[in-house]
Amino acid sequence: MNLEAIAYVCYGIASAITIKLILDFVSSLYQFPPGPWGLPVVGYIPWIGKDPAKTFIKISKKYGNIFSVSLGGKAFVVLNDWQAIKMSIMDQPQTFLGRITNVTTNVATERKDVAFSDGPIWRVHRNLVVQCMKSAGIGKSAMEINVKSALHDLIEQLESSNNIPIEMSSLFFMPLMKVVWKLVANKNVKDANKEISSFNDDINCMFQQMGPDNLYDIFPWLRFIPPNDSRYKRFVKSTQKIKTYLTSIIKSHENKWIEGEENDFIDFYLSYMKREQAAGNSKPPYNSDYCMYSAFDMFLAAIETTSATMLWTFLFLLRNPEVLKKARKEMDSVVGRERLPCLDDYSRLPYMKALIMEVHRVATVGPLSVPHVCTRETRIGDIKIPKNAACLQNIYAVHHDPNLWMEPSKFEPERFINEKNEATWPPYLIPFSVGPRQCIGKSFADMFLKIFIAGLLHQFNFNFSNDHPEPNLERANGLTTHPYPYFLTFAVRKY
Ligand code: HEM
Repeated sequence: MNLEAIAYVCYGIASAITIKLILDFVSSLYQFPPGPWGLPVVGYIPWIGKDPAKTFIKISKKYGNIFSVSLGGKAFVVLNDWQAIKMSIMDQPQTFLGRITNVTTNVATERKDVAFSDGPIWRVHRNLVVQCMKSAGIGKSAMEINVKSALHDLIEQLESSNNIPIEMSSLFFMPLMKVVWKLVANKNVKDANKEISSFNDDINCMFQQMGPDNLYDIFPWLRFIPPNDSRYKRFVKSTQKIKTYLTSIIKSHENKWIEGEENDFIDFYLSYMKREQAAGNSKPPYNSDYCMYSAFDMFLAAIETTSATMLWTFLFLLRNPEVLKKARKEMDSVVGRERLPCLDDYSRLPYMKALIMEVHRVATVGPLSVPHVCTRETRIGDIKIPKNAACLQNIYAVHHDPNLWMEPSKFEPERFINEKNEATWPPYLIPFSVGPRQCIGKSFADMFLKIFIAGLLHQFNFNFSNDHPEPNLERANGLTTHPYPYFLTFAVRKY
């Protein structure tokens, strides 16, 4: 083919894509709830800003709390307040169960995990994974022992830091990895391949890539554009690295597996799998690929979210010294100075409990949750939602809604304490989302946060480093939201 012919073909393809995008855009205007106009092809992307959840709050002032917004050629319905979320995801639990298919979720998990699959496979798979997590010890005293052991290691590390400023963003990676790895593969991180410590960068890379405004999902052809170290290519490399490692671990578990001697998540998964296979069912999710992707979910979902919550906690405490003082006073009077706090203490630590709830509320590390797809045409109140519409829950908006919270921008754990001095969790505090697809790692995160926050407050005074700029509370967004990197110094508490 000569150059002219190639140019015509390219021109034809580009025109066809543009026309399709314009038609999708126009048809979405009629089927979806009203929302702001965007441009053809790119939609509202030029105005989405660095913090889409906050932009959506502004849009809701004009269009109400259920509106749509086009990101690239795809329209999303935004559920911007508690009523909208309740009337959809909670009150119509069978309707909003789908997940979107896009480039990054396909590359990451091929939709063979729990978080990004849907339909009957998701249902069976989610039950299986929850069962395996419970059997492997999630929420049980064995896990508390593992969390405490990871805390001890971190305390030792900080004790020897001699007031040298510590860059916080990777501080909780290893402790979390130790707990996850023990649960998933019954391995101590020290014994594991060094490769594991490099997973931090890979997990970060994946999360930054997976926000709703990710350009590779909006314009999939971008992934074919050089350079070789484009964000997309780094994303593929990172996912591949973790998957290859997990596949080898599962293989070695399979080789050693003995019925009745299950020690970890992978063992329990293999046992279920082998039982089903023996009964003639080798369909998904009963094969080792699905086992690998469930383990992959735990790496992906547990570490970044829980670490971000820890990072916000320290930032909020330093910005609100009166809260830190109250929390310490309560802890010292209940626990004393002779031993570390434990999970049981929390029945007498209402302020500490409320403090963690307030971190979940103000930080909201999963501000737009994971998109849900509506599996049939429906209504939320009198607003029509078309079949296959992707819906974003604006959890950040719920957590900062002045109709639900007095002075929402204030960091004030007292708002959760009732007249009997008990910490109470209101139904519209939803950091883990709600409904049948809500987070399956809540009790893991809860245990880790309680033990680590209490333990570190109990053992250390900490402060911003004089040698580095003081951080502000600006939010860095991907699929999760975390603070920008900051440095702290730690000194052992003497009193
Ligand atoms: C502070 C920590 C965490 C937060 C704030 C959080 C938040 C969330 C949110 C908002 C969702 C989306 C739910 C939805 O689609 O409606 C989710 C899903 C999920 N989370 Fe978490 N999460 C945390 C920790 C964890 C941990 C520790 C694990 C695993 C051990 C985990 C595993 C998952 C999985 C597998 C899903 C997908 C559930 C499904 O699609 O059925 N998460 N999480």
